[in-house]
Amino acid sequence: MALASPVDYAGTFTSSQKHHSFVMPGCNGLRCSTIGFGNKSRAAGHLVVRAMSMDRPKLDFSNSNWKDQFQEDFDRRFSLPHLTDIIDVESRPTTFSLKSRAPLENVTGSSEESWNGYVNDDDRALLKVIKFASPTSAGADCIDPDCSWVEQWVHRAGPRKQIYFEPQCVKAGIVTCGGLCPGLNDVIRQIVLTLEKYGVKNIVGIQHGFRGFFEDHLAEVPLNRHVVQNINLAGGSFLGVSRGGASISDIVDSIQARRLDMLFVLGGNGTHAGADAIHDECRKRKLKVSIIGVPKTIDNDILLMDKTFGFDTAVEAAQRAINSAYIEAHSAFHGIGLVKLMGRSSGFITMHASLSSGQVDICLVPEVPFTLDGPNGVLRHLEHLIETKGFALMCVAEGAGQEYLQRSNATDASGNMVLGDIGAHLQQKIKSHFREINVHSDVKYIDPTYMLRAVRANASDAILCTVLGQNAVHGAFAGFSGITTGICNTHNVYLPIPEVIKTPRLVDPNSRMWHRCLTSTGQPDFC
Ligand SMILES: Nc1ncnc2c1ncn2[C@@H]1O[C@H](COP(=O)(O)OP(=O)(O)O)[C@@H](O)[C@H]1O
Ligand SMILES: O=P(O)(O)OC[C@H]1O[C@](O)(COP(=O)(O)O)[C@@H](O)[C@@H]1O
Ligand SMILES: [Mg+2]
Repeated sequence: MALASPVDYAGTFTSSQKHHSFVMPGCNGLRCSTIGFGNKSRAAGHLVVRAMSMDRPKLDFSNSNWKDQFQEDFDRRFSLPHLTDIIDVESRPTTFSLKSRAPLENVTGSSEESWNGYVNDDDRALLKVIKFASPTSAGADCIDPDCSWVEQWVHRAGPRKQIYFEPQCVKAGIVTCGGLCPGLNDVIRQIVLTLEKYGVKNIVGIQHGFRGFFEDHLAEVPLNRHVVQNINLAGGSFLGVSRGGASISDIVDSIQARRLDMLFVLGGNGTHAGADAIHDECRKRKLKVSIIGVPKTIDNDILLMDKTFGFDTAVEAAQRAINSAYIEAHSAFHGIGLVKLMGRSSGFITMHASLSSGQVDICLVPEVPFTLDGPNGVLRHLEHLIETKGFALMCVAEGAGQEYLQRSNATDASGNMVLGDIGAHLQQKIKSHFREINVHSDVKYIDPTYMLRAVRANASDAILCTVLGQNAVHGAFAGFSGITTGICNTHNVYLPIPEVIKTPRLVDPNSRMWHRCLTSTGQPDFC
């Protein structure tokens, strides 16, 4: 079977690499988002998947070599850009040592040689760890119709024995972009501490995201161990954040003028697109500058990673709002608690916060379509909950149900779509519905928005930030650029930026986690 053009495979067949939408006939023709490998369509009870990869070679699964072809392409895509790809640069023994009495510059002795504190350049971690027996297994993520096992190895993060910069001569910059996220200060702090451990003396913060590169009144902030010592005790960003204002060529001019050798860019998918463009421009100009991303987003919408820092904290912060809504709804006569949580295109916060709370009856996320009216709609189910339990609790992601709202086509300074307020819309719909059917209801709407992300990182996020901040510095000294660092299957890895921002990472409606959420809420299919 040669794949000269898109080819249909029977079965449920997903890959987290591609996001697309399809029309579900049972859902009033609503556009339904999902994660998949190409175009999907649902027909007569079975799912047909159309494999149409734009950035992958067309694989002929009848050819016994298809795995080699796949792996060759995978290795190419996941190889890490290195400074030596474009310029001649010599490495030197690292100055990073955890052995305080033996600076490695002078080390040739056998005991140091055998110390296993460094990561070998050839160390790899597995990106996928489940062998699915069938494309119909829950959450199956298969390459071929037989779900063959194909090893997908990515580069392990951590300090290398050889480094590509003279630490005493390095000037390193740190910038935080996009919206706030718990843990930004923890990452800034760890980057500074680790740079100092290598021997870097010149570390600066760029204020208010990419704007700090070209707005004259935003001066560089000198950073050192003393300046950052306590910044992790508060939320926000010590350096300030901003959206918009990215002219790549101006930024690279500014990097050159400031004589930066390393730039650590903390941000989400938009920021990473910017960081990758900066890396490309530096390569074009043959600059010896290492651009390293650290993924920041409470939405958890970066591909391939177990989670991004700040996400856990946001889920935890959401519990106060959900619990208050629960108390209000439970105490009122026919109370309906409604909580709207952040999540522009991904419903992870809403799904996890609902699961964590255990009290939520209805969880609505952008990835799973729902109808409001009709016998299978959300409103009918609310009636049922009021009849049977006497109250109900709903949790909705801000990006859910946008098709019910007037589109403004407005965008924020970064080009992100400005969303309609699904929470306010649901509140009105629920009120008028119960009025129409002559049943009393008492709707309490809570929108905790910025309270989720202005808090300081919780303990588990603080550890994640520590690991990511340190690995970002190790990646720069190892000579990589255009990479980001994350946690995959509990292992810490480096990934080329383009691979993690191809699309936003989405809740997979076929995943076990979404199924668990449905089990916990007991909600029906609202289509
Ligand atoms: N495709 C892109 N190319 C270059 N820069 C971008 C791109 N998208 C966003 N940016 C810049 O990245 C910064 C942060 O983007 P934004 O979408 O607001 O937040 P996040 O990084 O959290 O997704 C902004 O300064 C924005 O101008
Ligand atoms: O009001 P702001 O600052 O634009 O932020 C709102 C957005 O920030 C987020 O929490 C995270 O977005 P980013 O990852 O792009 O910062 C979204 O869920 C939300 O839509
Ligand atoms: Mg974003």
